[in-house]
Amino acid sequence: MRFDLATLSLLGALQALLLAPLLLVATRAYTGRARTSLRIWGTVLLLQSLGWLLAALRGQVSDWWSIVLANGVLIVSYAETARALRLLLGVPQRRAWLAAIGLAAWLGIAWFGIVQPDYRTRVCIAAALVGCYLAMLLWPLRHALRSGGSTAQRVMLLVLAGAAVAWCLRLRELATVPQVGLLLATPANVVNMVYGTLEPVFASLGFLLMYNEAAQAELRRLARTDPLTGMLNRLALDEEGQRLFGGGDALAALMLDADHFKAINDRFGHAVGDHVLAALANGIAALLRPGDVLGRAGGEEFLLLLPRSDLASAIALAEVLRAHVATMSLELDRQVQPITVSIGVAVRTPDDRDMAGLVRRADRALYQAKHAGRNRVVAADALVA
Ligand SMILES: Nc1nc2c(ncn2[C@@H]2O[C@H](COP(=O)(O)OP(=O)(O)OP(=O)(O)O)[C@@H](O)[C@H]2O)c(=O)[nH]1
Repeated sequence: MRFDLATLSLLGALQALLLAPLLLVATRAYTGRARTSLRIWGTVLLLQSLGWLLAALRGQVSDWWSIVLANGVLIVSYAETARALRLLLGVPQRRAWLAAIGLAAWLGIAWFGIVQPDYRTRVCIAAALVGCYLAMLLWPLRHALRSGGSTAQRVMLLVLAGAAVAWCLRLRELATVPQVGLLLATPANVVNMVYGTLEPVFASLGFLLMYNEAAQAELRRLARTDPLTGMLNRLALDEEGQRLFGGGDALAALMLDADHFKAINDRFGHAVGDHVLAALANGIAALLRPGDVLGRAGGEEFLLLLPRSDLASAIALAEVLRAHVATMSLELDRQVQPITVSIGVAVRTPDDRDMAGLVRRADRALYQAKHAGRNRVVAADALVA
């Protein structure tokens, strides 16, 4: 079979050119980190198509175009690929590093392309550049895979591994074959060019899968977060509660409610009330252990779940929280405003069939605390303080 490498290169350019607008249009529907990374990826495809087009013209246009400019464009596209993936993986983008490595490689390629033409050295420089960028991607991906990575991340890992293998073949051939050149149809060049032609599709597929996962995770996080306090919302509390209850271990539920909160709203306005709720949530969260689950059950009411906690330690913590809130004294409208909470405590008993029963008893205890004068802790079925 005969391969015309310039034609393959043009096919790769065409594929990337067709894919780019599809991805760029798709970004309109999304927001946040995932959208930025998808936009970068669309730009990467445009740059790649330009780079491969210029490379395919090797010998027909000046070396300034087909070597210096083509490699410059491809280097920027590789750097942007690394940036888009690192952004999607939630690791620092390291733009300065990417730029420094890219610039050094481009200067080297330009020198050995124009001043002292040497194809072998240029390939070695390009391979070193690709190696550095791959390492900057494989490292966070490897980390992600270790901590239970996803199928999408495995697909991307495979695509990157393919690129590494193709470059290794090219380097090996460089050392063994006497006559070399970008568009000579040697086995390694063919593998490289075929891989380069298919890569926009495969890499974009892997990227889209990863993007989809990131977008789903972001949606799930938003659906479980209370926007005012940043704590878990009712839905997430229900899920966490069922998970903890299903575990079968000891479990305590604390229902906390701000006292006379309506008066704060009436006196200072709803916006100040919001600020008080957020401060209250943060003040409580600061005293919790890792593994304790705090969320906003609704309005000015918070639910705290304490895994592996017995009644005595749950009451002790509730008392610490109550006392801490009582000392918070927020400054509202340049006036010091005391704030207190009432807390109902209940622990799981053998009679509890589900989480709802446990929370109901904590709620009833809270009602007792309010009835007994507020700013106090009451355990289910027993007045404690
Ligand atoms: N600012 C603000 N206020 C809220 C929010 N959710 C509920 N509230 C207010 O919380 C107040 C709760 O009032 P009540 O149920 O009468 O309770 P309370 O005034 O705290 O009195 P006790 O609970 O009996 O001590 C109401 O004024 C609600 O409007 C919120 O997200 N932001």
